[in-house]
Amino acid sequence: MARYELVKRSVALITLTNPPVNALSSPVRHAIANSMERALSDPKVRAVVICGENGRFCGGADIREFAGPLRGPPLIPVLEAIEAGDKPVVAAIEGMALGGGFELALFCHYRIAQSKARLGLPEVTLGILPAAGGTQRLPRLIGIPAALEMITTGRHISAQEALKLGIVDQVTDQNACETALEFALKAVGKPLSPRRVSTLTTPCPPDLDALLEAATMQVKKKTPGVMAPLACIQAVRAAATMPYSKGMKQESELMATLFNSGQARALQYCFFAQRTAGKWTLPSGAQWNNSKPREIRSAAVIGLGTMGRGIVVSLARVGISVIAVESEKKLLENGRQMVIGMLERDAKRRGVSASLNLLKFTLSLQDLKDVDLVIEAVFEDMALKKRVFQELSKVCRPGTLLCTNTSGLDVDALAGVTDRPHLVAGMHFFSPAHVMKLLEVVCGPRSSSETIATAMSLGKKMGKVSVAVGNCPGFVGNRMLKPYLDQATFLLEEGATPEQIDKALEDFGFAMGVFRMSDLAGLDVGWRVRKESGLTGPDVDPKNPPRKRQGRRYCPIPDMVCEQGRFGQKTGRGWYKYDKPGDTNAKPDPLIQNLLETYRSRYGIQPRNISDQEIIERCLFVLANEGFRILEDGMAARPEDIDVIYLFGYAFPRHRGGPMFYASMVGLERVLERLEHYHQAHPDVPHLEPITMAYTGAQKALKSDKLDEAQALAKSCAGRPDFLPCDGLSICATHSHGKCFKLHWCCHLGWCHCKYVYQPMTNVAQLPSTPVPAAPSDCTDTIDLSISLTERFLRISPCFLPPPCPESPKYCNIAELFIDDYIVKRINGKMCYVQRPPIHTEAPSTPPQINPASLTPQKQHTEDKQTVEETVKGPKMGHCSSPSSSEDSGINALGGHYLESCEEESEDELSTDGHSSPGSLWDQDECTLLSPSKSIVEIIENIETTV
Ligand SMILES: CCCCCCC[C@H](O)CC(=O)SCCNC(=O)CCNC(=O)[C@H](O)C(C)(C)COP(=O)([O-])OP(=O)([O-])OC[C@H]1O[C@@H](n2cnc3c(N)ncnc32)[C@H](O)[C@@H]1OP(=O)([O-])[O-]
Repeated sequence: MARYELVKRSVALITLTNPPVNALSSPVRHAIANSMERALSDPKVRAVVICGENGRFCGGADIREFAGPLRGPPLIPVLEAIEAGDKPVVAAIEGMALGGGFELALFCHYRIAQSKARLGLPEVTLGILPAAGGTQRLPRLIGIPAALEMITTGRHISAQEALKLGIVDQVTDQNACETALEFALKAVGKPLSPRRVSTLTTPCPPDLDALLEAATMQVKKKTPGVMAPLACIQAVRAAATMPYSKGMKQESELMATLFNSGQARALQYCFFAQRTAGKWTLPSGAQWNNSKPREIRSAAVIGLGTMGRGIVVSLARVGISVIAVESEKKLLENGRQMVIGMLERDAKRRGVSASLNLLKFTLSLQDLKDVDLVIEAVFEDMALKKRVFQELSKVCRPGTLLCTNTSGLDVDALAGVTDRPHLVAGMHFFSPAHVMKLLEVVCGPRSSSETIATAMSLGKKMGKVSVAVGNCPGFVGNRMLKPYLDQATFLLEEGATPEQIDKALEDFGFAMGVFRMSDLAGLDVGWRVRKESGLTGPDVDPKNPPRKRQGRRYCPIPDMVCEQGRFGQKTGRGWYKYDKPGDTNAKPDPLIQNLLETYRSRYGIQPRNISDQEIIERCLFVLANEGFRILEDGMAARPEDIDVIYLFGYAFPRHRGGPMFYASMVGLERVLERLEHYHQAHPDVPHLEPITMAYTGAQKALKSDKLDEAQALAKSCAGRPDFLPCDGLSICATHSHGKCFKLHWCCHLGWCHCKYVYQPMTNVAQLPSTPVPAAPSDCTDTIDLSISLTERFLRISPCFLPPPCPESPKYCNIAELFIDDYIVKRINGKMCYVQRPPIHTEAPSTPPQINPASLTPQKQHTEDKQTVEETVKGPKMGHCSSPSSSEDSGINALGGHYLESCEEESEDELSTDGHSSPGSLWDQDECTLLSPSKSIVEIIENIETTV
């Protein structure tokens, strides 16, 4: 995992060897530690160079390791040994130094970068922060503003920018390793102290508070509801205001909070899902690694509308020559000018020259006879598309691939009119095609594996995230969109307003709610499609009952809006009103309110109050439900593919992971139960009928099934005498911010259901402690805590306070927030472990077993030096006898106490059998008892604005 060589007789060369990106996995950390020890102890070695094999320095911590228990040496002590050594260590950066890889370089005394290298701290995109000192070292090296920008955005910078900022000492066009070896020899004998970043003082701007406040506002606006960038700002503040060691502690605590959050899980899932999507597979068994793509040098695009123009630009800017075809001279000229303008602007932005020489514009399909691939992007009309494909079949040479950009028509029907159905596939771009990253590659039943491989590889070349999907109406993305949009309009009928629905979705994390988004996209397109399919307009059968089509519920409100000429932003009126056509500032429109009221009274609909929870559940569960149908129909290979489509094509909030991941986090059982509930209330909406796969098959299909595992275990534990119901107190990131509480079985397994998401919880043993109040003299091991536990959790960001002295009481009752039979145990010097004693017992007669060693001062000392990984994973608790403590289960299972928001429904969601635990206190809804006090709420609000 790392090679050690002595070169030039006096330089130790340590090469990381962990393909493909030399991630800092456990064996790599081991190897670095051993190699450094060897280098530092060998008198022949005068300097050290660290580089990465295959021209890649290091891609950071091994993200796959985050899912399991920590193995191998923690990273920070390994890196600290590099900085502390008395021989100069030079990082030779080729390819990339990202995340932990960049942090490794920051622990070296010098950094040399190859001119093509990229550097950055992308942790924030994974829902965490640079926790191997990155938040403390980078500000010391380059100052707060630049560090803040890099850390909160995760942006990769070039070697040249790194040099300008003072991150690297030299940039070379030659081999970085060779240059670093020379550099290292010259560094021998020079003082190392000034090169140790930890000893530097952070240059602190006078307006620090204003700067951080502005950064906070900016990230809140850009990524509302996302925790990691806010935590990054807090960590950077620590770099400016605290000594290095305290700042490192702060970084570690913030990491501990983020690390176990649902957001981090979701974002890390997105990282891998995106890569999994490229590994396509067809029902025939053909797949990405056994099918060879053709090389595409030339292409043609038919139709220069918005989509066609974007596709031309996407092809030309990656060096593919393109023939663009239109049917009329005026349209062709118009399209030509627009494409050239787009390419020129794009080239300017990227600092390259526009590849205009690759373009040809024509009115004749005859010019396409020699191209490698054609993408048809004409009007969404099957008859027209068929004519184009028939013509292409005659004109193009036999091997030319024929692709369609249809957004939902039958690709096989088009293949059927050609002489080469095996060479026909869908390439469904999203608008604007040169900007949007998603490409659905539609595999018809007759598409060959070579055709799919070629379309997928072309997508990748164009910088798209390509997902292979089956051939069904709407494919995957648009097929799922219909039930989602339907639910939104049904909710309007029932009493909601566009503003309310949009707000609920935006609070969930969507950048725009469904109605604002529709106004942006234009309402007329959907109206035309509905008219063409006979759902509205003169072709509707007059015998049709109102608000029904083909026996199903139909909401005509969108048609009524369009009938008034309200097509969205472009007409200055849609679901909202705008100051003028083209304006983007949506304002609620009383006319829409009137329209809704008139509509409801015409149909005798009694409007009701609709909760945000119902909006989220109906809109999003129905989305996932359709996703499961798609999986069952074989139109998508994996839930990850569906999620990637929604993340990149429909702006599903990334920190929620995508509709399928989100459903798995909520709990498929819960999703099923809610869908059943809504379907019973609306039996004429077939999309609400839960697909049984959502309950059974999905567990097979979803990789992220820990929750189901947790639920299953929780259920099996209920009532078992050997299961300690509350074997520890865990708390999730949301609840660490307060709200109010309800108990659930899932908490025993380290999962919390809150804000509609199951999140792994941080064991309180990993949370900061407050000092233990002095023990009353008449009580040896039990005291009342005067401070509420929740309040302590809310203070999650300050540093750990020093552990209490060993004489402090081991147990205490918490007076304020919790009902009186909770016990706080002291573990490793922290008052943090809660156990519920038997009913009517004030304190456990037999104290739970605590590893005595954990209470010794020595142990506390070691704890003091706890590394971030230890903090994150938490101490091992030998006493946890519940099945949940098994690491084999892969569950974050240090036991737990479940806390849930009062706003949510009170029934026990996890106990479908109706009894969560026999004689248990756990099935009570204790919201009233446990509602936070006003002062706590104030703290919550305070924290929510600062963390
Ligand atoms: C426990 C507490 C820890 C505390 C210490 C914290 C330390 C630190 O602050 C945290 C981190 O570093 S967080 C990390 C911060 N670092 C980042 O966020 C960087 C993440 N990585 C990237 O951005 C891109 O992969 C690169 C730009 C590195 C290469 O792009 P490219 O050339 O287009 O290649 P590609 O197609 O993208 O990947 C190829 C294969 O490599 C795989 N893989 C990649 N990185 C991995 C990793 N770190 N790990 C594992 N695997 C990783 C990838 O899945 C794929 O696998 P597959 O099985 O073949 O599918």
